[in-house]
Amino acid sequence: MALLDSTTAPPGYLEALNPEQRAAVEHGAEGGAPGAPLLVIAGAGSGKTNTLAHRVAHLIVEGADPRRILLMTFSRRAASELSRRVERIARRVLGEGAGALADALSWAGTFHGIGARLLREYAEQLGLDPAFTIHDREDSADLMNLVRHELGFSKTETRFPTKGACLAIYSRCVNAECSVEEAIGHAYPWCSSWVDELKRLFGAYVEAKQRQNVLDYDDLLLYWAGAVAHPEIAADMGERFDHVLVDEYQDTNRLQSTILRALKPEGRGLTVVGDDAQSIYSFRAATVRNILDFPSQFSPAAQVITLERNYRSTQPILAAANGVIGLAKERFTKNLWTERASGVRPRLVAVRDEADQARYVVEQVLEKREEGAALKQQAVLFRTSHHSGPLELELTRRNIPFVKFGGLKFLDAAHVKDLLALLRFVENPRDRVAGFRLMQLLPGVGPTSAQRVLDAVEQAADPLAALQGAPPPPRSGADWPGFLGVVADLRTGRAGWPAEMERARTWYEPHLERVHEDAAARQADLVQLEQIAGGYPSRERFLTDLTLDPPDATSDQAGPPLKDEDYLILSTIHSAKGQEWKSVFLLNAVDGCIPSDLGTGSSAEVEEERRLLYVAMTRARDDLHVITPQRFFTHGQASRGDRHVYASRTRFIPGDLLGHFERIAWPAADASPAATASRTLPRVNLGGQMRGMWR
Ligand SMILES: Nc1ncnc2c1ncn2[C@@H]1O[C@H](COP(=O)(O)OP(=O)(O)OP(=O)(O)O)[C@@H](O)[C@H]1O
Repeated sequence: MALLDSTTAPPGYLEALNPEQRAAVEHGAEGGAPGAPLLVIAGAGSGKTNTLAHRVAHLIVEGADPRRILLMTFSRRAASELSRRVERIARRVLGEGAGALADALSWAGTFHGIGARLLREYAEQLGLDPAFTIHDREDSADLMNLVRHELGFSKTETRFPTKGACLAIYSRCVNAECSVEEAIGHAYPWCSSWVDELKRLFGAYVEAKQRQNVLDYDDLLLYWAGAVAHPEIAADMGERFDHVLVDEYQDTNRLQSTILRALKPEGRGLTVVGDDAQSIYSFRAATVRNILDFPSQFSPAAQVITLERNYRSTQPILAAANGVIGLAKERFTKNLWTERASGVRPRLVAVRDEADQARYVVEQVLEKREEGAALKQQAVLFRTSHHSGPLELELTRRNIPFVKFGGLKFLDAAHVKDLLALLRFVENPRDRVAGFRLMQLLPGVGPTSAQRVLDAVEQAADPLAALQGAPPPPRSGADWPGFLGVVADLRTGRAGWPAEMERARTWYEPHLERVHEDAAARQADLVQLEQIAGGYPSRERFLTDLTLDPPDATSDQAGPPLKDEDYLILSTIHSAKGQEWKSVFLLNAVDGCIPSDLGTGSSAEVEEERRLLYVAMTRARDDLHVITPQRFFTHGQASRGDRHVYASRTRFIPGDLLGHFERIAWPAADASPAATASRTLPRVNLGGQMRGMWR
């Protein structure tokens, strides 16, 4: 029964929506029962998140049971943001009781996170041990390497593909549902002479994972798809949910679409939302075909609602972004429009080099702060993490706080991985990569003795008893009983979660101090990890969520900024997805950076790079600066020394589009005597001169 009587109370909370948004919210929602399938094509800044939140809230208001709503987003952050918005909207209609309803929205998370939860719930039917642990990419590469070594492939005369390449090929086969030959042909042609060996390697890798009771990132989808390939299990899982809503559908892969179809074969209660113009994850085998083919998968076909009104950017910014995406080879969404008039065109700024680029950004950012825009409302975006290096230096020198998203992750730090390895090993003592890492922390324990212990553990029916009973490695001394002690303590769960984190940390700290010179700084990270752990109900949930979607902010040496402190945002374009800022600065808008010289192999790759530029430009609300440094330093051969290469403006902004921009050179020629001077002075190779002294 509907919680709100729609005949007496007009849904005022929907009034702020435009007609298309409202149609998407109300589609088949009557009485909260599942309706016909729906595809929402939502252009950049068209209120996708807003619309999705309203749809979920509306379903709940109409009477849908929030515990039976499955909501899958691209990141955990997006899922919790969406849940918060749903609660806010529902509260306006239902009052205080809405909090409990939105809390009951317990099936909101990433595709992989939800997969892990369901696999644990169905573990028994699927022949899985529910205590499985999850390997992140680095762990997977380590295990792949171990197996590669065991099979003797690392000793071959002609070079066998590296562990990274092996894992990438394996992952492509799994996610794109293709054969080894197809995966190689597509992206790794130099590996084509190794097909048979790769197949053997992948077989052995799968066996090793099973023996050790670990699943890797791809397995979560693969096992999930495998489970729902059985109609009874698919029906049982599908029936748990009345509504299944998927955000960022353009970035899902074939396995994900297979899973969805198995859960909801007729599409009832299924809503997917996305924008083909923002598809930027093909390197994870995401395919834009999922979104394009969605309507015709059902009979009758899914309804398609398109959101084309942009609420974010000013008209001139949108005109430039439309211009860029307008040159795409294939495109399905129409041009976006906005009512936000402005006389200010986006800037195309020519600077001499990356150092000037950094100075330009700092000057502008400070100027805007003077005018009242907080640092947090301004973002600097770049294609690849290392592009921000010179800017980070300049910001540090000028004492401007910043937080960087994308690139090195907090969890990649060795000491954080060490502590997590302990928790993972306690959770699943057969997890060899975790055990191997951990035992070698102990002085006197090397790979051979660690392997001997791990062999005994892996083969035993009771792995913990086997660990406790194994002969201690010869030179491990008192550290061995200390290690067994912490494993046993944590395993009993006596301290409880998250208090056991402290026990783990106190065990680890002496090792940290021995191994790392900068132990104090690293200790602070461990304390932070403990705080993060406090937000999770159990060790298992903490490990799963962190592995699948690690926090990705790293900040300058000052440590993570306090919440109320102001700081500038630095972000890769990939990590900027779904966000918006008042001012946006895009670094290195030159060929070789965007498109990245790694992304110009095929026409599909170039098209994806074009969409990346589009995503970057459409993050800006009022003010966009596209910066093109004219030359870059490269580290050349010893004999010739370092030199410059000259760069040209990105091919995605050809001459025809220049009219959309205000073009400026910075600093203005006459204002920079240094710049002028460097053009007239001869070039000197001081480096070569110095090296010459010793020849
Ligand atoms: N009906 C509306 N009326 C006024 N403003 C709106 C409306 N819908 C959305 N907005 C505003 O538009 C902006 C963009 O919304 P949102 O972040 O949901 O966009 P999005 O479609 O998810 O964007 P993208 O796909 O580019 O990440 C936000 O500032 C939001 O408040």
